Amino acid sequence: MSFTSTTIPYSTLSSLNNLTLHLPTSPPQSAQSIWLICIRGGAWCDPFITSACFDATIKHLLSSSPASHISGIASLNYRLSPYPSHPTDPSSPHDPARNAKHPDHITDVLTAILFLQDKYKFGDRYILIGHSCGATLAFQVAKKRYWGKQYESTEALELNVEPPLAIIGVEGIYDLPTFVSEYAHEPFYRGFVEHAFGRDEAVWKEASVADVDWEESWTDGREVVIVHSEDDKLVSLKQPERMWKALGERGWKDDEGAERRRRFVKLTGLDHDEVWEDGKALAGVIGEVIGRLT
Ligand SMILES: N[C@@H](CC(=O)c1ccccc1NC=O)C(=O)O
Repeated sequence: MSFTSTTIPYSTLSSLNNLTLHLPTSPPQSAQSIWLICIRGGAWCDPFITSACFDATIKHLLSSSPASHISGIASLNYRLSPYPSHPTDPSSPHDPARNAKHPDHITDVLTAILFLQDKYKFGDRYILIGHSCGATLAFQVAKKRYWGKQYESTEALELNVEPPLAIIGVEGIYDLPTFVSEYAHEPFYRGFVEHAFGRDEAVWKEASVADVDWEESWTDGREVVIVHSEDDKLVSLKQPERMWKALGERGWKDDEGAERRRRFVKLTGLDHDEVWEDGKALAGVIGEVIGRLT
C-alpha cells in the first residue's frame, strides 16, 4: 500500500491547529473502509510530542494487510496548556499555541474531526486512537458535552461531530480526581492537570470520561479497546482498570460478537512513550479493530 503524507491547518487559531494526513494513493473501493484519527499525548502541555509521534505505529500498520481497508489516517495537533517550567522550551504567556485551558483542547480536537468529516464524508466510519491525555480527549469526543464550567456552547459542538465506531485508549488517563490523588507524591501531576483544567475539582470530574452514560451520548459506539503496558512508569494500571470496570457497569460486554464490546490489551516491556515509539504492538491492536469493523 502506498500512502502520501502532508500536514495542513484545520483552523487559524495557532501554529498548533494542524493535522498530519496520510492518504492512500489508490483509495479502497469498499463502503466498509475506515478512517483512523490519532490524538497525541504529552500531559496537555509537552511541546516535544507532536502528531508525528504515531509515525512508527502508522508505518507498521501500513505494511500489514488491514492497511487495504484504510481510507485515510489523520494525526492531530491541538493547542497546549502552559508549561513554564519546561527545561529547554518553556511556554511564553503570549503564545496562542501554548496557553490553552479546558475546553480549548477538546474544542480543537472536535474542530479537526469536523474539518475531516466535512471534507471526506466518512461520518461515523472511523476509529479514534488516543495516547495518555489523548485517550481522555478521544473519550471526551464520545461523551459529547457542552464543555466548560458554565457548560457554555462551543462552535465545534454546535456543528455536531459524529463520534467514532471505536475508540482505542492507549496508556490513558480516564479519571482526573483519582489520577491526581494516586500521584499526590509527585507535584508535577497536579501541576499539569491544574494548568490544563484549573483548580476546581468539579471541572476535573466533569472532564473525566470513566463514569459516562454512553447509551445517551455515543449510540454508534461498537468497540472500546483499552491498551496499557504493565511497565508504564508514568501512568499505572489503576487508570485503565478503573475505566475497564466503569465500562462493564455501563453495559459494555467482553464477547467479540457483542454489539457494544470492550477489550483490555495488556502489554509488557514497554514504558509510557515506548508504546508509540516502538509502535509494533499498537499497530497490531489497531489492525485487529479494523478487521472487526470492515
Ligand atoms: N512528556 C511529558 C510528561 C507526560 O506526558 C506525562 C507525565 C506523567 C503522566 C502522564 C503524562 N502524559 C500524559 O499525557 C513531559 O515530559 O513533561
